[in-house]
Amino acid sequence: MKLSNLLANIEYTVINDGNPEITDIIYDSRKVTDGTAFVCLKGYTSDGHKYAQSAVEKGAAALIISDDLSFNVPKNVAVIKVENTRKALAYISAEFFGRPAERLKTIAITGTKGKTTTTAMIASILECAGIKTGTIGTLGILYDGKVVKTDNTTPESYEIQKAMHDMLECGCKAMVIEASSIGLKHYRLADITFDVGIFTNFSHDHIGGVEHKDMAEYLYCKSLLFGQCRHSAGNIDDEKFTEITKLAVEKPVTFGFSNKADFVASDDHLLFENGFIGVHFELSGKKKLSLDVNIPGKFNVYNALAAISAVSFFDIPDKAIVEGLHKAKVKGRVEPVPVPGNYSLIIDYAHNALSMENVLSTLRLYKPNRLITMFGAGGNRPKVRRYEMGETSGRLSDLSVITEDNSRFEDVMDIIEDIKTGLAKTDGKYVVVPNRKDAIRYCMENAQDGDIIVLAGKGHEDYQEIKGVKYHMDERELVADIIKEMAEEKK
Ligand SMILES: CC(=O)N[C@H]1[C@@H](OP(=O)(O)OP(=O)(O)OC[C@H]2O[C@@H](n3ccc(=O)[nH]c3=O)[C@H](O)[C@@H]2O)O[C@H](CO)[C@@H](O)[C@@H]1O[C@H](C)C(=O)N[C@@H](C)C(=O)N[C@H](CCC(=O)O)C(=O)O
Ligand SMILES: Nc1ncnc2c1ncn2[C@@H]1O[C@H](COP(=O)(O)OP(=O)(O)OP(=O)(O)O)[C@@H](O)[C@H]1O
Repeated sequence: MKLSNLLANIEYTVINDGNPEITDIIYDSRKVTDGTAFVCLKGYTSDGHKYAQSAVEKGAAALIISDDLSFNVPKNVAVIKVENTRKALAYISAEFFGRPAERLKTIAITGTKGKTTTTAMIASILECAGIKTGTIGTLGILYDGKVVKTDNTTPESYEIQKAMHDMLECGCKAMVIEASSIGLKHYRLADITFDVGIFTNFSHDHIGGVEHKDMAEYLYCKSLLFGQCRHSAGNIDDEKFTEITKLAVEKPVTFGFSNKADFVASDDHLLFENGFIGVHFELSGKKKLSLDVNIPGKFNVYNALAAISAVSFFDIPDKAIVEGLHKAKVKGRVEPVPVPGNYSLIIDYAHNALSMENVLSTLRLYKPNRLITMFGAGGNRPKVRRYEMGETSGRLSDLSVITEDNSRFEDVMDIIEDIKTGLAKTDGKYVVVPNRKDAIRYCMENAQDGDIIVLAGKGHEDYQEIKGVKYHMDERELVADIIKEMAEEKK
């Protein structure tokens, strides 16, 4: 694409004239190839302007800058000066990829908690309505069965625009994205008008260091989303609702337990039946439905309300809402895995004491026959983490099954001994089964009716790291293999 076309929607000054054909847009000099446009971003640890000369040497056809350069740029390299290069990156990336957001239904979610879960719920509902959907967030870029890993919850604008372009190529009709406050602050979502913006909730987080200077800035950055959405919806029970949605271009749709909300939840209760662990509630207001949500924890009523509000702007049948929430799951986070017995098996990413405490105490509320936690701990990481995990599982589980995790360069049995040291502070029962597949099998063979078994630590990961090598290991596949093996042995 010609440089002039990329610049269609931004204000700029020409420093070096020229209108080269641009093969790609790059913001890391190490990735520059012939004919690319190099955008100099001023970062936290470095400044892209310092690498502009190296980019030219590698064949960049154009430089996008905000500061003057300290070397003589060859005449055949176009130089364009803008006020803010991060913002310019968003605008030129949108042009480069053919403005993909305009050809998708787009939903962005902001809030301190619930972004990932609500994203998954919306995608599940849209998929049940036959709308192929891609998502972007903490779990990476997910579409068409693919997972593209990203460095950020809200990736850089170039990655977002490319992802939407690739989603369209695969037949996606909708895209749901987690809009982090930092992403909004750094223009990663600039030049996108979303169909819907969603606000989940607001609490203390992301203050200090390279994040926000204070709560006011954190709140302001979240509020920016609503100035770039056609429609919006928010949690009316949250005291910051009005302030955060103040830039909304039309009156936001509201959700919550309050009778004032457009979508009202009531009669919520935990649901643990035939292996289904979730939450039930009645929906009233703009829609009347009786709903079972497949993700444990009462706060998921709010996430489900957020998802229902988001899809209310499209023509989605109630059946898809009911079905979508009934089968919604977030990969690796309290993710249920189907098993033949009358017990529940859950895969969760919890790999430190705090996340283990959160997931186990949420599951204890379901009053299982026994709560069984299988876990290990990472090698070459602080030992205190192992003691704490041992202690937490010992305190909250009826049985701990201690096994291996990413042992890296340490001996598995040494790590297990450290976990046992922490566990010994409690009177929790435990067994040691060093091989992870054997440990899963132990849990499944010994499961009793009404048990909840948590396979903690790996979550969405599909590998195990031992002595510098990442071996393929997906717990979903291991469970499926064990089910087959157990069925064969029964014959
Ligand atoms: C603090 C922060 O936000 N940093 C983000 C920022 O990196 P940076 O500006 O610090 O990069 P830098 O290292 O200073 O480099 C500046 C520029 O020089 C370039 N460079 C550098 C070296 C070189 O040899 N050549 C070269 O061209 C770099 O490619 C870059 O363009 O821009 C990068 C590209 O967009 C981001 O990946 C990176 O996020 C880092 C990984 C990060 O941890 N960010 C956190 C704070 C964050 O964004 N979090 C939010 C919220 C998460 C949540 O909700 O929990 C998120 O959305 O992820
Ligand atoms: N609506 C909610 N209200 C309060 N807590 C919630 C809510 N939704 C999820 N949580 C809690 O926050 C944790 C993270 O949820 P989720 O990943 O959906 O949020 P997130 O906004 O994407 O968070 P992060 O940015 O930390 O990844 C959950 O495990 C749960 O403990």
